[in-house]
Order: sequence, then structure tokens, then C-alpha cells
Amino acid sequence: MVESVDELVGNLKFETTKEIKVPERLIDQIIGQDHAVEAIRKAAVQKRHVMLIGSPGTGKSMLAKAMAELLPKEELEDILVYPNPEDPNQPRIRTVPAGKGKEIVDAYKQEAMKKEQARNMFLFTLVFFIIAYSFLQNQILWGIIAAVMIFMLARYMLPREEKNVPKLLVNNAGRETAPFEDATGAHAGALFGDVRHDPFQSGGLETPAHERVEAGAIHRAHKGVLYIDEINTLTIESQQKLLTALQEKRFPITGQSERSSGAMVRTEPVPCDFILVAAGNLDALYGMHPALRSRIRGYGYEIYMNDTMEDTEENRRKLVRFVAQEIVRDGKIPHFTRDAVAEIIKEAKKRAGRRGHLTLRLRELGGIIRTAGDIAISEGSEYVTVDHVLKAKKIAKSIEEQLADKYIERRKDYRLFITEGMTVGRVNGLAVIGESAGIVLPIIAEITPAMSKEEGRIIATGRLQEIAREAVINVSAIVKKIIGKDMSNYDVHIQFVGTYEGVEGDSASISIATAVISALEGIEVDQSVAMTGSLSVKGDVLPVGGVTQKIEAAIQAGLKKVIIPKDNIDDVLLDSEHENRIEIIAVSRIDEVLEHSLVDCEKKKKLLEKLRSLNSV
Ligand SMILES: Nc1ncnc2c1ncn2[C@@H]1O[C@H](COP(=O)(O)OP(=O)(O)OP(=O)(O)O)[C@@H](O)[C@H]1O
Repeated sequence: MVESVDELVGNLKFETTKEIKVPERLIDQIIGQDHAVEAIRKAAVQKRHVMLIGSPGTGKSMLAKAMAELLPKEELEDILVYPNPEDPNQPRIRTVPAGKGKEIVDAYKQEAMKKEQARNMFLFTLVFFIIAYSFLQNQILWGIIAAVMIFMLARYMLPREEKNVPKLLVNNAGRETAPFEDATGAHAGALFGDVRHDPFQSGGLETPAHERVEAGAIHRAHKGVLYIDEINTLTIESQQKLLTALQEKRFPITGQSERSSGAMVRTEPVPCDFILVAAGNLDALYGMHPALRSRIRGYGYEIYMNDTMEDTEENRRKLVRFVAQEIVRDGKIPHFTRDAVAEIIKEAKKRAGRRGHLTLRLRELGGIIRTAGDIAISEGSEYVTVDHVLKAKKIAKSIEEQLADKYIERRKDYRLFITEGMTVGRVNGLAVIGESAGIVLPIIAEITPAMSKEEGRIIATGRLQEIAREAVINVSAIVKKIIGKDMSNYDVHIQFVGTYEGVEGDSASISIATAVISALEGIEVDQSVAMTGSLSVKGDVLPVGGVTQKIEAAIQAGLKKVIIPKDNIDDVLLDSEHENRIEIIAVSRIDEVLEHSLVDCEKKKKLLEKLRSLNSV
């Protein structure tokens, strides 16, 4: 069913996205993750830690940033590090309200400058008198030597006043919101702070320890949010330290490199009262330090992000707003026309890969919006139009999609797939590589007399993975039932042609069944047909994923018909350029698959009669 532009944009009245109001606060901009937004709001009030698990680009870091906006900025503090005359290797730490830190450092600097000036004044006067006196005594040479020595001694031996000036370790002056620190992939020094190496260490040229102290992300996130994506990639030691920092809300800074002079320095504990927002996919959860995970569970919220949202009028309107949001955020690209927005929403439907849903992998969708904007700019257009979006979709292809294109090109060169004529035991199956690219996957079946005395075997090749292997076994059960032949007399060879990446999933089941039946019965298969579908052991065709991408691959390969499961028919969302370029046949039983793919002949007629009589039993 082709939907109108009005329907696609949720019947929202607007000419261009210029008219769409974009909420100011980040938390109000988040789309389709209502449960996460609610938890973040609560966590911000109660100062709880949060774990966000889900697919990339669904808004995890956006939620963490939004949380920082919700935290009270009145509580923000500056952190200063002072020299410690009693123990120079343990600099002192003090906190003051935000903005005060710089004032204190400036006051110390001025004081130090005044003292230095007074000292210099005294030195110059002294030098002057020594030279004057030596001149009067006719000992000018000795006078100059003495003056230089006194000057040098005073300059380099007396402690410099500026060494007492504290260092502003964390400066929160003039902040609009509480800090948001993204420590994804940070090494220990960046995360927990560091003390720089001092090559001089002594003799008057050394830099005082407190000046060499550098804050870590945990300290800069004090009274704000510390965001760590893929938290499992932190070493166990770092996760342990993070746990300590979480519990104590203060963590001393020490030199991270053992061989550096910084390792001798260890500050007093530095405040780090942050809220941790840990993120990642399910692997991140399993690779996490159990104590850290249980801390978050015990004192916070664990949230699973949505990948899709229901395709309702309200949610379509939210996507319209999303387009406007991305334009405002980018700040460079032109606004979209109504038709162009509709095309984006169509893409959101397609990318959901699920009937009646819209994708929430919004970063990818944002990528198309920006590319379309760039194309419009390069063409000097005032607005982004449907044409720009269509072009952007072609350019903004994922690596998998680009790989699939190359794959198809190469296969065409070598005639790995045939798109016309009739062949026994050969079927054009369809598969998805990565998450978004369809390919034609030829499957060949060959039957040979059993080599083993006991029973025939099923030999499947083409780097099949677990589920695909099981599918082959299930299919052979159906074939036995349909054909009624004693399969123990045969070896069945099934080859997945040219699969370099390995095959996973059971969506090739109907293709395997058709290839094997064709080979066993000697009935030719129409090579202009492609197919995808799972199969129950009773012969029902079951739904599969990625139908739209698979159909697009079939079109690109030049095939005429495609057989898909009936349950998947609403998942088909072809671009206007692909619409009506292939005949789509939706089926629910294996006999329908055979009817549409096998070449008409007496044997086929008998086979179908037998199958249908089996069905009706
Ligand atoms: N739910 C959402 N609502 C609005 N915009 C979103 C949403 N999800 C993603 N975006 C857009 O995509 C961009 C990237 O999202 P974000 O960085 O939050 O994803 P993520 O889940 O943290 O991904 P990753 O784990 O790969 O870092 C955002 O800056 C925003 O423009």
C-alpha cells in the first residue's frame, strides 16, 4: 500500500521544517525512549547511577547529556590543588563554590607578583650599592662579580613566590549546566587523573608537585555526569578503581606511570561526586566487573533501549520533529520540504525491519539527513527536496551495503548467479549481510548414491553457522516426508555458492528445500525466481528478517519474481525507484513455493497433488 505524503508526516500541517518548533532542553528532544527518559529524570533527582544497554545510535549518550542538564548547577564546585610544605609529595586539595577558584588563583598570583617585585627591587638596590661602593673603592671588577653572584644566588636559590600559587584543577566558572564528561575509551590517566613527570626534580629548576597534577574525567565530572560507553573495555583494575571512586566520592590523584617521578606524588583525596551513566550493548553487561554492575543495580537504574517504536501518527510527528532537530543541531544544512521529510519517515519504516514500526537507530537516520543537506548545499538549493534524500540514501550506504554492491558486481562478472533459464537442483536464495544489505545467495543441491552402507548423509558446504546447519537438518525431514523416497540410499550435497562471510539464520530453508526436491525429482527450477523464507517441519513457510533488503538485492541482480513468506508482506517497503520492478509472491506453504519456482511438467503436477493431499490430511 503506497502511503500519501500527508499520512507519512502524521498529517502534520507544515510546508518546510522551518515551521517546526524544536524543544530547547535535550531531555525533551529524545524520541521513542520514554521509559529511559522517565528513569533519567528520577535518577537526576535522586542522584542514582544508570546503565543504558542497547543498539548504537539510539540516544544513550544523548540521555546522559540530558541528565547533566537536569542536575542543579548551584551545587557545582571548583577544585584547587595547593602545595603542601609539610609533605611536598602530597599536595593539598580544597573545594570552593564554582567561579571562586579562579578568583583565588588570581589573588595568589597578584600577591606572588607583588612579593617578587619587592624582592627584585631590593636586589637591584643592593646590586646598585655594591657596584657604587666598589667604584668608589676602585674595585669595580670585584664589585661586578660580587653583584652578579648575589643576583644569581637570589634568583635561583631563594624559593620563587609563584610556586605557592595553587592550581585550579577543575574550573566550573560560568557553566550553563552541570558537567558532562564522556570517558569512553579513556586510559587510566585520563580517567583517574595523573601527575606529570618532572625531568629536573630538584636544584631549583623543578616544577612543584601540585603544578604537575592533572584532573581525571571522574574529577571533572564532580557534581555532574560521567558517561562511559562500552564500559567492559575498561581493564578490571580500572573498573575496580571506578567502583572505589563511586563509593567514596573522592579519589586521590597519583602519577600513572610507575617509572615517572609523578608516581611519587599522591594528592589528598580529590572530590569526584559524579553520577555514572554506563552504556553499551549486551556484551558490555557480561564483560563488566560484577561488583560494579551490582553497585549500579543496587543504587540505580538499568534500562534497555528501544530499537523501534510503534508506527503511529503521533510517533510519525515525532520523527518530523527529529528532522527539524537534526537540522537545528547541525546548524549548516537547509530546511527540508514536506515531501523530503516524508521520504525520511519512509526510510524510518523500512529500517525498522518490523511491521508497524519505525526505527529508533536515529543516528543512522541523522546521517541521511545531513548527507541530503550537504547535497542540497552543493546544488545551491534553498531547501532539501525528495531528490536530495534519494541521492543521500545512495551515498550514505553502510560498509555492508557497499560490500553487497561489490559482491553483486563480482558475481555478475563471474556469472555466479543465473537470472534466466531452467536448471535442476539450483535455486536463487536471498540473504542479508551485516544488518542492512541484501544479497542473492545461490544454493545448489546434488544427489549421489549413499557412500556409507548404513545411511545416506546430508553434506552442506559454504561456511554454515549453527542455525543454518540446523535449518538444513530440519529441511531434510520435510523433504523425506514430501518425496517419500528412502533417503537412506542417497547422500545429499548442499552447496551455498560463493559465501565468504559464512551463512547464519534459517531464512534459506525454503531455498534449500526447493533445491533438494528439484534434484531428487529431476524437476527444473525457474532461474528468474528468487526466494526467502523459513520452514516449519510441517511445511509452513515462516517469516524472516530483512525482506525489503533481500527484494532490493533480487531487483538489482535482475531477477523477475521473488517468493516471500505471507507474514512478511507488510514488511516490504520499497523505494519509489524499486517499486513495481519485480513480481512479489507471498506464500504460506511449501507447495506454493514449488508451484511458483518449479518448471511446469507432469512430475511437478504429481508432486503438488501428492503434497496437497498430505496437507489436507
Ligand atoms: N532517541 C533519540 N531521540 C532523538 N535523537 C536521537 C535519538 N537517538 C539518537 N539520536 C540522534 O543520534 C545522535 C547519536 O545518538 P547517541 O550518541 O546518543 O547514540 P548512542 O546510543 O550513544 O550510540 P553509541 O552507543 O554508538 O555511542 C544524537 O546526537 C541524536 O542526534
